[in-house]
Amino acid sequence: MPNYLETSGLSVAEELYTFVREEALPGTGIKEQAFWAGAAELIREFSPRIRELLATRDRIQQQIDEYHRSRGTEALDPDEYEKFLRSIGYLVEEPGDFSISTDGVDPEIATVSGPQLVVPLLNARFAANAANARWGSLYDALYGTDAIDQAEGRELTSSYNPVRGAAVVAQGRQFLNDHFELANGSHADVTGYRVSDGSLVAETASGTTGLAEPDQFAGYRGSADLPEALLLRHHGLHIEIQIDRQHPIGSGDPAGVKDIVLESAITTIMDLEDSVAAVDAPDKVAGYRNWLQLMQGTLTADIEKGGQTFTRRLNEDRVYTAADGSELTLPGRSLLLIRQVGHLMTSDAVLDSAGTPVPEEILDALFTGLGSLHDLRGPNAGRNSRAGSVYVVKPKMHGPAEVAVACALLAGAEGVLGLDPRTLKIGIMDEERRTSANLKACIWEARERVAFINTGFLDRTGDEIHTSMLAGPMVRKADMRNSSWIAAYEDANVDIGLECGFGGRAQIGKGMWAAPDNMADMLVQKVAHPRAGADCAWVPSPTAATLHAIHYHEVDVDARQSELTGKRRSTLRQLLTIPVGDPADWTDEDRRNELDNNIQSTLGYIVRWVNDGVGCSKVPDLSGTALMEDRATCRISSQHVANWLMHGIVSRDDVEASLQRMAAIVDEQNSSDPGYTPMAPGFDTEAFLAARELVLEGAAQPSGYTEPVLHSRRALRKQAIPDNLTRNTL
Ligand SMILES: CC(=O)SCCNC(=O)CCNC(=O)[C@H](O)C(C)(C)COP(=O)(O)OP(=O)(O)OC[C@H]1O[C@@H](n2cnc3c(N)ncnc32)[C@H](O)[C@@H]1OP(=O)(O)O
Ligand SMILES: O=CC(=O)O
Ligand SMILES: [Mg+2]
Repeated sequence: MPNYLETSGLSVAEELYTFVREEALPGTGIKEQAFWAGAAELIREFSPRIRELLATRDRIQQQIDEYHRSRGTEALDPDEYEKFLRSIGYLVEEPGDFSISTDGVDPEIATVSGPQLVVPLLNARFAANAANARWGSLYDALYGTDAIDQAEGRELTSSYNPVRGAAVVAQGRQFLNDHFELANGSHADVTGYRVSDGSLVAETASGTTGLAEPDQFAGYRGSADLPEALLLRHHGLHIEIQIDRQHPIGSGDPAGVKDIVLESAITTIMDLEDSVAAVDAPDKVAGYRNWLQLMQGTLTADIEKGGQTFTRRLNEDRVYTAADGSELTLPGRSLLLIRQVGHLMTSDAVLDSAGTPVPEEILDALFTGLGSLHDLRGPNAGRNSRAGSVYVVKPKMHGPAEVAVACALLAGAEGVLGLDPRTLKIGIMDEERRTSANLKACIWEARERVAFINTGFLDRTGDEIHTSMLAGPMVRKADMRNSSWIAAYEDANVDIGLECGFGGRAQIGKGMWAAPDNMADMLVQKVAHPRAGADCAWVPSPTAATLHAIHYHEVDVDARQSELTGKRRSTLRQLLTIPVGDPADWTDEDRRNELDNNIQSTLGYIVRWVNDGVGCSKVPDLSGTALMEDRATCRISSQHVANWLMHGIVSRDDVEASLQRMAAIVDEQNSSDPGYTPMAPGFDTEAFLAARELVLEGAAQPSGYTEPVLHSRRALRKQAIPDNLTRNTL
């Protein structure tokens, strides 16, 4: 139990109380007592409202379960099913046409299309790196990943491989030719770049030339005759051609080009939700502190790498001479959003007057809001949001009533923090089925402050399984992406967003690339996101952000959105089509493979979550492909096992046997980690028991969420280890 201090009828964990008093409040102009009195009022008002929402979730789920139970194996009549969903309030009336009126939105959200990075906020090293990922080296991203294959001498070797380097340079020149074409000839033939009369001049063997579209030239650094960097712009995104004839790469390049740097992570979500393990007051304070320091611009991380130590700091803005000779400053950092927790969880970091842990989302709204004040006011204001807004990403909401309460809570937090109404913007994660099915009504509830909608297809898949748990056995996990509901969902999200006036005002986003090492595949596949009309799509790393940025040069998202506006490409009927499979299609081997795959990823993720407090991990699957696993992917895997178990596709014995087999494999995968606690042969660690509980009791988890089990097992593990070590924060 934390040590609590009493204030305004609340019991506040000492770490949190001290953090607020000594770090967060100073400089905001808010008096401590007024702050805690406001917090107490907000908790009094919103705790019952949130509990009511959760009770409605339970009631609706029970009615859906009963509906499927009573039908047995009878085929579902879509009309009757839809009528039933309306009768229980799962579906609500769609509002008439309207446009959102959100204002004070930064261009990175309103008008610029580009990659959106996500990062676990408890990890300061990663968080600082993510904030700095606004600009990324194309040469590094190509050289260091499978974006360039390893054939024909191009292997990634321990020392620099010039053959691989040449392939990188060739691809870089191709990128320039594709998107920054010269009036004559190729960038590959350029022997020198300079600036003359506010225009880019390229020297080639056959004479001088310039850009085919001269307006793409935006500025330069250094002198006009010998620029250090040329700044170009296309589709609202900047790139730098960096020139240094003394540099190891630049010295061998005819034009002295040492790198091409791309504006990459235009926005970044600092995540307090599914990629972190934050189970108590110290964990929560670690996240709030990192957010505060990001807003103050002071976050640092001491790093040891390759035998060297250095301190990572947040980048400064980038200053250029514009084409017209004036000074031009561009942001050096990604625009940061903050993902808070959803309505489900409570936190004992604060107890209400009855001694009950309070809804964690109230704490997130208050304490990240407090951190944001340092960006909104004072001498350093505007280092994050130049428009004076805070971007809250709100996950896991089920339908419009839940969105309405989330918006009311933000309005309440604005009151406590003395902010202008609607300073706190909301991003609605469209990742629960009841939200997808009522998306327009959800947006209506948030119409004055909504800054994004986004398809979180991973949670959405988990909810697809859980909501219809009793309808029958679901198709295999890999087949989910070919189901009709998911295509309908992805299309409807874009179409409804455009219909509600998101174009030029708010983001329409798409989901995560969950294979962090498979950049070649990503380069081929993820262009589908801007082609689908998305302003942004999630990437797991800065490198992925740089490579995904290429897609926004390839696709003109504004033009694509214009083509799509005014259409609905899918129907509610398609969205509500339940992805049940036919057991006759699955051999014994299919069943075993599916089970092993889901259990292995569940165990591989949970073992680091529970033992080490690592909320997002790269876990190799059974074929050795490294996959990003977080709570949403774990929700899918555990719910899938629970569903097949419920419908007898696999037996309880099969599940128990798979748990033990896969635990040994996961132990082996982690064997090089000296701090690792194996699960086999005892099968009694908190981590193993958490995974076992999640799959065997999966049907009973609220909405199939993994949080309750993970939190309680992690808390037990923390009690059992003396130093409460959390490797995620190292
Ligand atoms: C369904 C959902 O909700 S998706 C949203 C939640 N998911 C996420 O947020 C994914 C975020 N990504 C990550 O956490 C990580 O990239 C992982 C866990 C997938 C892989 O992590 P690792 O195995 O440590 O990555 P890897 O060893 O390849 O790279 C580590 C380096 O990349 C950097 N890096 C990796 N991911 C990120 C990131 N998201 N932001 C910033 N830097 C990052 C690290 O800072 C580190 O560089 P450094 O040594 O200079 O500090
Ligand atoms: O949060 C994202 C998701 O896919 O879930
Ligand atoms: Mg999610």
